[in-house]
Amino acid sequence: MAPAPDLLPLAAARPPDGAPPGPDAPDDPSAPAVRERLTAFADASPLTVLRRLESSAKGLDEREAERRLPRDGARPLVPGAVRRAAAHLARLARTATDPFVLVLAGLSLVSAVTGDPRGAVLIALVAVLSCLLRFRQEHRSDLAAARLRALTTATATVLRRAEPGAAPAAREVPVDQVVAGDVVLLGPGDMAPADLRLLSSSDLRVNQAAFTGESPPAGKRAAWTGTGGAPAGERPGLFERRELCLMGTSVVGGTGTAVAVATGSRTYFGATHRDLPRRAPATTFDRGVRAVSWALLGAVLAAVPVVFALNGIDRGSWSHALLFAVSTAVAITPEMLPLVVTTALARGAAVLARGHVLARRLPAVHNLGAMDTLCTDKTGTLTLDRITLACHVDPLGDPDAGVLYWARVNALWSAELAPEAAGDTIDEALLAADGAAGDPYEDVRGVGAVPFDSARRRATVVVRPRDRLGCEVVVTKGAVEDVLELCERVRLPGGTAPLGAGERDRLRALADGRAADGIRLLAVATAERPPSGRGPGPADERGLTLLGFVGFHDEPDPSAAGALAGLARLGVRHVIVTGDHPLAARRTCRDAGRVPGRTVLGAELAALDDGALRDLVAAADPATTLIFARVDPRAKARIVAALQRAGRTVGFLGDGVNDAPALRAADVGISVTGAVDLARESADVILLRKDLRALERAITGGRRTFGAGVTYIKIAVTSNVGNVASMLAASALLPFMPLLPLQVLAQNLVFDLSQLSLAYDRVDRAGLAGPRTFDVRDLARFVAFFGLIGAVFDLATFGLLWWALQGYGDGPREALFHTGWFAENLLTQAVAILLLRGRGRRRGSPRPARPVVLAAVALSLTGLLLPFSPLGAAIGLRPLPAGLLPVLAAVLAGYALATVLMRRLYLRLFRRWL
Ligand SMILES: Nc1ncnc2c1ncn2[C@@H]1O[C@H](COP(=O)(O)OP(=O)(O)OP(=O)(O)O)[C@@H](O)[C@H]1O
Repeated sequence: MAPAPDLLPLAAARPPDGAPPGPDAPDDPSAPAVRERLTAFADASPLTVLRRLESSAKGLDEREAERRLPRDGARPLVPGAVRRAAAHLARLARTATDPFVLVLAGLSLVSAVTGDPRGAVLIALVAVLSCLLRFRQEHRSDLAAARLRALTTATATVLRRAEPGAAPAAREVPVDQVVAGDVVLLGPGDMAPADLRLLSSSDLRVNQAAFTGESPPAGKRAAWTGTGGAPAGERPGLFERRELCLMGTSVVGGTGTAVAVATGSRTYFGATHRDLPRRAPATTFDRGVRAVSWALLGAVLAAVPVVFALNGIDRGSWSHALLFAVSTAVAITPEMLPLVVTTALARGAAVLARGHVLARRLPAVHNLGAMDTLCTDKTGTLTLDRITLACHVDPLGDPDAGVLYWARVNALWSAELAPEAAGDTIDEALLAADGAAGDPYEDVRGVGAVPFDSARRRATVVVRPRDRLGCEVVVTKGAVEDVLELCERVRLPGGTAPLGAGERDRLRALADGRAADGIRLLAVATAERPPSGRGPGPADERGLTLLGFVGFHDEPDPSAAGALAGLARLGVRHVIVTGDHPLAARRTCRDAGRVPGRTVLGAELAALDDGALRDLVAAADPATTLIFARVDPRAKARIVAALQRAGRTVGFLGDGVNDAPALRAADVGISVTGAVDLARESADVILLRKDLRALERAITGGRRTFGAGVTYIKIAVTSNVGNVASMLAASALLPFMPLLPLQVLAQNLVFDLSQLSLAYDRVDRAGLAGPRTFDVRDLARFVAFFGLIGAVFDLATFGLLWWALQGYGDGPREALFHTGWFAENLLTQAVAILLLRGRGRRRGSPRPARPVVLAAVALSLTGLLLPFSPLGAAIGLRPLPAGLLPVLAAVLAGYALATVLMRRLYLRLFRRWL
């Protein structure tokens, strides 16, 4: 018999139309071409696909994989050099188009047009310097973040042979080492490392939401239907193809084996995304900064025409008036804001890394600081995840070896038939337990398995007993409530009996009692069926007979209580979100030293609409732990969204495949190094150890970073607004400008540079005590209070300078006035940095860090010494006569005293500081 056309050896002929492309096919990266190629792979039989790719079901040998790597490996979606250049350009464009930089550019232009080339060059230099500093800082932080990310790169399990004839072995390789032709093993939590054509599967369900937006998982299977199951002319879309798992999708449940047909830029993801980074949602801090930036730009727009008109009318020189108006605008804008924020974030991430916490996205550091609610699972977070068998009992609660035997049959054959799902701690505990009769490996032979997954909360295998011909046994074990639903009969000492409502209630009560004692009980049930030679389907899981229960211990984690108490001290509320029994969750909660609060079941949750769920979480008692039990993965994400709608900043700590949607939905998704790929890739922050205490330190680090940013903004805005108010007043009162535009600019620049030091400051203990928020109203209040003092003392300076300079001629008097105010401004700003940054030592504020003290000293020295330098002369400053120094000293002392007094008043009135 002639071989079927799709089994023809590769060399025999050119592929017929529509056949999948071979390994040397031209590499058209356009989306239609990629779609065409993938459709061809889906249409072909698995064997054809393997042959076209010159591979086999046993996978590639190592040498061949290595040979293919330069050609077929997951090349980055865009070549490295191009990508780097594009990233640099994008970063440069971002820094150069910052509104604050644009204001500087505008000022430079106005200076040039109004015949002040020196001013134009200097201002342009300031703009360029601000851009370059920020560019450099962002570049360094991006590099650091990339290095951290590299520590947690995703891996894939592939079948490889040491040499051509050798037996295949499963090997974990970094995703970018997967080549076309590699046979990939898929299990729950894995991400598709390439575009894959399935070769075999067992109840495989894949999340394609990243592409289709549909959250229910799509079923996938290897079975070849030749046309994809669709009538001719109606070809199904790529995501409807059951034979394909595309890169970027992830396995939610079941297992599979697949061959990689395209990697990197040749994948569908590569063709459609072309290196577009996902825009992260704005953090609380970002939103606050944005609000402040808009408010300041609004102030600029309002102040500029007033200053322009006042100066123009008063002094008749409109070009000078324009220059002065624009420099007033510069005086308001905190142009170093983006730089300070990035510096503080980079420093925050470095501090976190020292505490074994990796921030995969820099802004997540801010969100850690703002987080006020932490959701955790139970197993492995509040418990040690060292599960041991505690009991095996019949439906009456008496010890029974038969139950353990069937539970072990289920565990062993789940692992044997679906090796990708192996490693389940419950199954491992069963297999390690003593005291079971019989050997499930010898007595029965596995036919098929649907391994455990969190959504179904059960695992089922079909086995054929070796000593009984003509019969297969379906064995299900899982959560008691779920398995009871599937049972029709119960095995009692006298034989089996129908499972009535009363008996069901009694069995549930038995499970509740054990759960309340901290034992996790699983029900075990079986059914016999005539041999079919196929794996279990949903129909096989009905009409089961309950054999009894197996119970497990999971020791509470002794460190959890201390860590949770620490989180409570930090003002972070705790929520447990678990797939386990509600009473077990309450017991674990108590073991961890927390008071269990309202406990909501998954079924109850499903009946609530989004508004009702938000009200429920909003009404929860903050002193207790809110518990959600028996929830499935999607419900976890709903809970996070409800908490966010209730105004909370939510952290979610999870490591399982079932945690991925919630990790993505949370403000800070937190995972651990040992977590499944999908969980790690979904998280913003990775704990190198699953230890809540590390999280406590990370939160404190986040708050420090947040605090540094807020401190900078408060001090900068206060000082700038105060200055502008006094400049407005001065331009109305004085016969000349209170400062030359260049001087305003120089002063602003020096002040801003000195404030970079705030990124390195120690933070007030009060600033660490609670979650950080960015309250714009609070900022406005602060600015009004302390900006006012600044303005009052500026006006006092004007008066005193005016009076002290009476004896000088018009020209020198003006220059000395400028110099006096310039010096006074920098001196008061140095004092402001030191006094406004914390509450003062007696109220628990730490001493300023050395960089802050040095910055304040440098600022003061610049104010006093710059007028003596050529640079000072270049911007119109003159050496100050010694007689003016006592005047300046008196104003400075008055300012410091007033600030201290106002600070006390402010604290008494508002009970909060920065
Ligand atoms: N290997 C397994 N076989 C059968 N049923 C299982 C298995 N593992 C867990 N279950 C059942 O499914 C339920 C949910 O498990 P899941 O792993 O989703 O959450 P969990 O481990 O109980 O809790 P957490 O979400 O806190 O980690 C368990 O409470 C148990 O009843």
